[in-house]
Amino acid sequence: MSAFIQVNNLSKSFKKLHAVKGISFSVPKGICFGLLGPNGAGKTTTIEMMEGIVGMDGGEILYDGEPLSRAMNQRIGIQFQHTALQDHLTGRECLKMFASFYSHALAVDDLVELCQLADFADQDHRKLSGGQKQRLLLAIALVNDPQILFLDEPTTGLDPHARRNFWDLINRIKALGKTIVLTTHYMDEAEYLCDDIAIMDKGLIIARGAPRELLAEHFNGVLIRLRQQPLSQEVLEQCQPRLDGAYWYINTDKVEKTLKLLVEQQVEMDGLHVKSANLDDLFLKLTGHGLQGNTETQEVASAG
Ligand SMILES: Nc1ncnc2c1ncn2[C@@H]1O[C@H](COP(=O)(O)OP(=O)(O)OP(=O)(O)O)[C@@H](O)[C@H]1O
Repeated sequence: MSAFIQVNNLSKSFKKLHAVKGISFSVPKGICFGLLGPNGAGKTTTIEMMEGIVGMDGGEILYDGEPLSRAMNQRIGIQFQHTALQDHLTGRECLKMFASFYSHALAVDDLVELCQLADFADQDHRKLSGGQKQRLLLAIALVNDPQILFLDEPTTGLDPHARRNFWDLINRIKALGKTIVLTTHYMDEAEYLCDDIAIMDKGLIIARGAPRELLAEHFNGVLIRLRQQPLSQEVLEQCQPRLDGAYWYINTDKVEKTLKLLVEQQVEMDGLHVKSANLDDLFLKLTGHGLQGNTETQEVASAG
């Protein structure tokens, strides 16, 4: 697939802080592309440079082969992490106000239908729940019927039900043929929504590709999780476990053999958990620290 958005060698510093360190990636038309990473990885700075809101120090961003033009700007929709709406307006009035900024805007009723706002569109927006507010902000981002939709951590702080609901909406919007670029630090969100991801850490892209392909590339079989405990030399050598906080993780494609060894070596099985690897595990493997926190992590060198 040819690149619709092409980012080449993009970099940005804030005084001495090198927030984005010369990253490159491309986004084909019509996919959902995710920038995944922990707090401070450089996701928002990257997406804001793509939106033309923050100036870049170096590199280039091309849309259909051209730098961001005024015309292309009109074809972009943005849902920011935080958007201040005018007090006292209802959701419907907010949509009308934003629609008035564009020469071409979708009908408010269509937006209400698309983003499932009917139950609360006539309420003061300040009275909306977190999930309802995010849906309203999504509708606002879609007001100009954009070709590209940028979503910056759209489900942060939402409860699981509201997140699920929002994901369904994103899939609905993707089905309309729009290209979506989203940032998230939820790996399940990226796995569920994104066709292609770039995992960022400390201003760099540390992995690129389709979530499933990335996982297949980095993990064989399953992950066995054990409570932290002293492990025998034999287990350390044969299983090469990785310690993350309170747990050991063993990646293996020979589950039975590994479990047999653990039993033989009298490993404490309380809290044992066998699961498929996910993007959180991949991030941990690549960086030695988790996506959600700064848990102390050590790579266990194979003794020998
Ligand atoms: N305007 C700014 N001035 C100074 N430093 C900034 C500014 N914007 C971002 N930073 C810093 O740049 C780094 C990257 O921030 P950025 O917001 O891009 O990360 P992020 O991956 O989006 O994190 P989060 O998930 O917390 O939004 C952080 O260390 C942040 O403190």
